[in-house]
Amino acid sequence: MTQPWAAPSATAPVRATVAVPGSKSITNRALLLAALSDGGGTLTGALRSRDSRLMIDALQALGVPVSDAGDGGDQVIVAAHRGLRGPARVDCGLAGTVMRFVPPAAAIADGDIHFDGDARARERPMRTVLDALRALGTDIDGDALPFTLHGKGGLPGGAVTIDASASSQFVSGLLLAGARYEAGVTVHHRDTTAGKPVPSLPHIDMTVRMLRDAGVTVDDSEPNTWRVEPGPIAAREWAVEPDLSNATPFLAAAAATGGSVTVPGWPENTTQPGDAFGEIASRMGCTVTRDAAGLTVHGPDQLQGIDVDLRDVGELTPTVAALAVLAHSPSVLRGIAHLRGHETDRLAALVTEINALGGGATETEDGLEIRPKPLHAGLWHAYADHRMATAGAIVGLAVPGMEVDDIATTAKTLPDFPAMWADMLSDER
Ligand SMILES: O=C(O)C1=C[C@@H](OP(=O)(O)O)[C@@H](O)[C@H](O)C1
Ligand SMILES: C=C(OP(=O)(O)O)C(=O)O
Repeated sequence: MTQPWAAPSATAPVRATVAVPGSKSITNRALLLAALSDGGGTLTGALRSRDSRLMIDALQALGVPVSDAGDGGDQVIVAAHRGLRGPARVDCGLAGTVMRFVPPAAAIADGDIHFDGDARARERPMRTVLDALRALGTDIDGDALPFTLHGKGGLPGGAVTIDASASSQFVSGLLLAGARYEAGVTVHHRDTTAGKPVPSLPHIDMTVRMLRDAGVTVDDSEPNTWRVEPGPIAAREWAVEPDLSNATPFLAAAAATGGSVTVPGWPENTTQPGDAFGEIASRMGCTVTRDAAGLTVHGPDQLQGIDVDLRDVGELTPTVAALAVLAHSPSVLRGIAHLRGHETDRLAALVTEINALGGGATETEDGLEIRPKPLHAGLWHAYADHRMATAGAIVGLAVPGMEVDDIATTAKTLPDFPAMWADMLSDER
């Protein structure tokens, strides 16, 4: 067990410009689409983190040549190859994008492909994807990690109806590989009970947009139904946007301290859910501006609470909850029951950690209620969850003496987080 990390408190309003690395979601989709394209592909601005490494390792295990020149904006190159092949072993770590996106692709390989991951990954919902792949013609032993897929070198594909209310990644994974199935794929979400829609819809829009960018025909004109036509996936260059969800802890530092933080390279038109943070921050009393320098959040003297539905942007919940803890009026975060299946049960984890510091958090059926209360120092647990760790860092800005037990878990998507946080706090801008 490593030493707890002393979360720095802010002695003055934070003023900084913070450039964040590439998007996890775009990087791992681009890697997979390049692997599914016989001609390969090139990524610029790709994220280098545990999750992207796991995706590269998975593709290499399936016979896809991937080379990474290293950090510093160099390219990641997926070379032309003759298709995916087994036998192979794939470590999914704790990456939803690996455990939900690679099996639908591996289904066109031949040979046995064994999947496993971290202890918590074995508890994350998988059955929907595996049942869908069975319905489309794959043989799989198991209903969760670990499982073995018996590849037959191709898949009939066709139409499948699933309940995707636990994760949008169930839909995205099938769509990303669907063009390589003989009949393509049609995925229909069955709204089993009223009020159980698909969460994180912008992430499905990201999938659809990237498939179209690769020349694949996708019909998403009907709600809850997505149709991918069979056909080739074009080899192309992918320019990866900065990770806007990972930008939010830094922007939140401005919101929490009455400071001002700019994230450069904020895309004008994006499917990333992090784009919604600007509106959330302004509803909490911040002033948000966008110009050639990027997106800037200016924090208010007093942060206000917020009543907000985060179903589409669940990834932002730990950041928004951390700000709600520091606000002067109560907050209600709704539409996020599916967060119980994320890296940890994020609703339970947030309530436990906030209340352990003296805060006033309650779990509801589909989210959290957070009331302002004076906080005291303590040890914030990250539960192997990168966003729980960064939420602890945000709260720590306002609570001198606070510690985070495992800041290294931010390596899942942002390996340099502790140094970036320290740099932000020492920025003289
Ligand atoms: O497709 C993606 O890249 C993601 C989809 C979302 O998953 P859920 O729909 O399971 O929330 C999001 O929370 C996750 O971080 C990344
Ligand atoms: C839910 C998340 O990750 P994953 O891709 O592992 O599902 C997340 O990053 O907030």
